[in-house]
Amino acid sequence: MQLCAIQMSSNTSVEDNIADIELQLASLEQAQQQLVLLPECCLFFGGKDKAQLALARENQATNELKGRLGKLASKYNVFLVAGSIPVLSDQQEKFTNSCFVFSPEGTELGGYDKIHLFDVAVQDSEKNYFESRYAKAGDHISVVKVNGINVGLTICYDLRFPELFRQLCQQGAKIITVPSAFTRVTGAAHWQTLLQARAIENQVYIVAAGQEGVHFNGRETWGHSMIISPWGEILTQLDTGKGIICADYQEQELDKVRKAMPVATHNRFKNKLMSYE
Ligand SMILES: O=C(O)CNC(=O)[C@H](CS)NC(=O)CCC(=O)C(=O)O
Repeated sequence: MQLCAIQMSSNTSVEDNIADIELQLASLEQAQQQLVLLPECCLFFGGKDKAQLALARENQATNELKGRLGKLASKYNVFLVAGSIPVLSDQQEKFTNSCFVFSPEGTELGGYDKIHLFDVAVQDSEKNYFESRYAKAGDHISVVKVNGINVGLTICYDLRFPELFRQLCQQGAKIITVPSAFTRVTGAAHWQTLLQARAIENQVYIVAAGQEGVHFNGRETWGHSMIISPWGEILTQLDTGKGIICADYQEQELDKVRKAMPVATHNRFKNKLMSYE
């Protein structure tokens, strides 16, 4: 199987964003089966204040956004990991920032609600990010079987919490997806290092798709989408601009790395905090 990540510069027009996704999907060669990751907030990004909540409300009855993502998966014959869209939560004042996985038949294989919300002060024009103001945090982890391979789902700020990645791997993940909208400032400082660390310490493929550019509300995102091997090698990357990158998933490579350096077996902090012997 091939792993692919689409880098986007999403705006507040769902139609524009879908057209951008289609442009990239149409460029794929169909020689192999592909898993394609879209960034966080792929269908709508950079709106003001309550715009995402409004979209989640609008979409609640029809579920149109999910329907259209499923159609993209079937039209282009790919496993689509659709970064994230806002989904109205039962608590009507908030939405979950949710990732969905679709099969090439367009059926939903699974999903994940972002657990760690970005309530953070950053030295940029935005200054204070306050995601939990309108978003509700998820409360369970998610591993989805994609083409027979276990894929662990995370979103953006989750990247900073190694315990999540560790648990996904303990549940069998061999690929972890990281759809993102990292800020330019924190991205430049930490993005690549965090991605490589998560790949190396867990010996998994990491597929990371970013938003990139300056968005409608002035937000600046870092891009630098990349696919990383279980050895920590960057197999392919796209620094700036829109585009698609792909690399082969090689299960033998993953097995080789895990066999030569069996850190999962050597780990003495597996299920409980062990005291030093
Ligand atoms: O709010 C939206 O419109 C969409 N969501 C995002 O852009 C989210 C929450 S504000 N961004 C991040 O998680 C950035 C993490 C990051 O940059 C880091 O960990 O350094």
